[in-house]
Amino acid sequence: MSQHRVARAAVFSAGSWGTAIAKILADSGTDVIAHARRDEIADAINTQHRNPSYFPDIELPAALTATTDPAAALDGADFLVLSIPAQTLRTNLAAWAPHIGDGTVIVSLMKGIEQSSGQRASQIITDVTGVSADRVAVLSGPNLAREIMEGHPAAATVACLDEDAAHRFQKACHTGYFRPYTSTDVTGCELGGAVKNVIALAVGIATGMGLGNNATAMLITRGLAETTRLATAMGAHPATLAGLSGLGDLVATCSSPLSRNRTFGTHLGRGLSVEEATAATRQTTEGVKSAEAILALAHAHDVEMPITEVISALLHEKVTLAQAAAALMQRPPKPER
Ligand SMILES: NC(=O)C1=CN([C@@H]2O[C@H](COP(=O)(O)OP(=O)(O)OC[C@H]3O[C@@H](n4cnc5c(N)ncnc54)[C@H](O)[C@@H]3O)[C@@H](O)[C@H]2O)C=CC1
Ligand SMILES: O=C(CO)COP(=O)(O)O
Repeated sequence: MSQHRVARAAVFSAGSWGTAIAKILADSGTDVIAHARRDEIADAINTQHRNPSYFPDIELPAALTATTDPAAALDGADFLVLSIPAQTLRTNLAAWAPHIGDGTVIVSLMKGIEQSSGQRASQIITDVTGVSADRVAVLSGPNLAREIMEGHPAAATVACLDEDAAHRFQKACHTGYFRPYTSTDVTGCELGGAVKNVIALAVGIATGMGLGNNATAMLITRGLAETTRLATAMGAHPATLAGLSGLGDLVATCSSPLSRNRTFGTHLGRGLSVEEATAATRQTTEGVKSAEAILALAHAHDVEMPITEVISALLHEKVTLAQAAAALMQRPPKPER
């Protein structure tokens, strides 16, 4: 890519985070096109500068356009930004892959682990497309989409094995309200994002049960400990888990009623069944789909993840709320690490 040409990005798809990153990229001066699945969403973005399904109240930049044609979206793209449910990535990407250019950097925004393989999104991307790992980046951090759409400040980490590619995407999405940092720790960045969703389910459950702020702080802190144990066992740098994509995202997600994972947990904590909580949830809730796969990674790497274990059991309705709380509190006493 020439240093002087405006970068071009294709964002797949126009859900909550996809729409928000498309706005960020457009506001940063990047030439951006969103791929929507539905004609009416693409039409509304092109003609009314709105996404009626996700942010009907917020005007989008006039420079942001949309299409339902993947080939048109990917034509000449420097960046393919992927923001769809992690469990659907493999199938969708296989269909889009023939349109991806040789030099396109693929950026994952997804915070989930594939149930069937235990793979992170970046691994699925290299698997499906055959691109080298240094052409795959991850953007992750405390980035509740609605806050960003409203123009509130936020920061995130862009991780890529190729630092130059990370810098190019950093430049493409840096605005007055969005501050990206770079990293080369793709594994740490992705695991921080995926596991925090499971911890947010736990915090939501505790909130729904009315267990208080001490319980919330305990779950966040011990949740970070088990996330760090898993991530470092899988090759991540511990500092990544203390950064924006680790602690930062954990705190934002566990604190905010905007989080779908925390909200799902709150429903469970108030006594809804998993089926009822699922019916009450319209948007992607990655922790529900990823908890078991994360636990399988923990077992494979011989790492203890008691919170993830209890949440996975609760999601399979193998334990009651009271049994789940007791299982965490009555574990054998141990040193803090
Ligand atoms: N919403 C947020 O604040 C943030 C979300 N994320 C992550 O971004 C990813 C996407 O989440 P959201 O945009 O929030 O979800 P969403 O539910 O708002 O949007 C999902 C998007 O994927 C599309 N989609 C749904 N099912 C599909 C399928 N089977 N095939 C193809 N496309 C499909 C939808 O049409 C929509 O465009 C998730 O991994 C999430 O963890 C990351 C940071 C912030
Ligand atoms: O990842 C997020 C914020 O960084 C969004 O969290 P939820 O998917 O729980 O809404």
